[in-house]
Amino acid sequence: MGRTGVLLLNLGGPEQIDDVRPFLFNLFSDPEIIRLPFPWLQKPLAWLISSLRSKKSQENYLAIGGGSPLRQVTEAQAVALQDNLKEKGQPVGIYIGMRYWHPFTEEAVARIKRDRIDDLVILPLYPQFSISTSGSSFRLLEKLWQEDPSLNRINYTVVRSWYEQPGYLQAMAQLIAEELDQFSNPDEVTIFFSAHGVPVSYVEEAGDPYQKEIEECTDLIMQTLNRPNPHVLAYQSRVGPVEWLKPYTEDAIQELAAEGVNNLLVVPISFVSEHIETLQEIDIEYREIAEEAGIHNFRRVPALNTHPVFIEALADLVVDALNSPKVLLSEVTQMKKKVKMYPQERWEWGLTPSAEVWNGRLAMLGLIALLIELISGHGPLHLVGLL
Ligand SMILES: C=CC1=C(C)c2cc3[nH]c(cc4nc(cc5[nH]c(cc1n2)c(C)c5CCC(=O)O)C(CCC(=O)O)=C4C)c(C)c3C=C
Ligand SMILES: [Fe+2]
Ligand SMILES: [Fe+2]
Repeated sequence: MGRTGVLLLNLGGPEQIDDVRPFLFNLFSDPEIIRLPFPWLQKPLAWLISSLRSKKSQENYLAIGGGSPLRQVTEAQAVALQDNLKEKGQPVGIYIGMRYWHPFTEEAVARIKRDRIDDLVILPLYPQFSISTSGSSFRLLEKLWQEDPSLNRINYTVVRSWYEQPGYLQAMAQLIAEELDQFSNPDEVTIFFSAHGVPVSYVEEAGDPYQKEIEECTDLIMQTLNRPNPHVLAYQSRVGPVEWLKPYTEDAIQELAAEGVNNLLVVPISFVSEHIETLQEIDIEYREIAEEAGIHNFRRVPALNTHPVFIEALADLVVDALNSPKVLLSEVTQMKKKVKMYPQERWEWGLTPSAEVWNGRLAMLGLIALLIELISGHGPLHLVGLL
């Protein structure tokens, strides 16, 4: 019998405060995160934005203890998943491949190769697919496979997204129910799903299925929960000057407060581990906004982390993937026809008026920001909220 492996894909996060700047540089160097018309502009702009954003970002990480818990949580998930699969009679080696920080995806693939893994399940720790998350990791893996033909001996399969998985929905519903029952009037609480946002252009121009998957996921969780509560969906963590998916979480909280809502349960929906955007953005920033707007009973559902029902769901996903027809990286990196900017090197220039505007805007932004901010120490990136 061959050796089986599971490659868990995740984003990664700075483990200490000095990691923040190089982490941000890695993140903004990714064309799936900032899509620029000219590849040569990517690294200078990544350097500029990471240098200028790092102070504010460091303050946020300091507010949660000086670093992201993402590596520790992901490692604990890996151990729990491995134990679960062993109990099911399916021993596997688990590998963690982070996109922007240690342990990097490249290191994980090198270990998979060294361990002579025969069958591999590639499982992103993002329930819903986005070009900017799972898509970015899949593209990196596709590149690694293209660069090293010896990897072709590995019989791999990819799990593209898994927001409909019943065990995952059960685990989410269970966590929400437990938190609802902490309120004195559980049925009157508004359930507020807060998903990580993406720029509108990802969905409307690049065909990112993320918004659709988030909406379906929210509905499925509400069906599984089977409670009478009203619910809303909003998008958090906007970065930069372009329009992101709406409503924005901060606006939606204020609107609900204006409508007289006083009991709010926030459910982070696009990520399965505690991270800066649950611990700092929701627990500190959004709580403050809510309280100032008059919402006095504000709670948040914890991230799934190593919740046993969730780990069981991941194990089921692995077993199902091993017993199903193989899904190749080339299948999950293909976006629908007429997608114009993905990947960067295959952009079709000026095909539509909006492409021209978008490309020109970003190029101008990068160059002008670079010049003005380098000379003056102040500039448009501050004004548009990048810094
Ligand atoms: C499904 C989840 C996520 C999506 C979609 C996503 C898109 C996205 N993110 C940025 C910019 C930043 N993301 C940052 C950190 C970060 N983002 C996610 C998840 C999603 N991002 C996670 C889990 C983390 C790491 C958190 C941690 O604990 O360290 C950051 C750095 C933090 C900060 O300075 O705010 C940035 C910047 C963009 C531009 C984007 C879509 C295009
Ligand atoms: Fe992000
Ligand atoms: Fe973010």
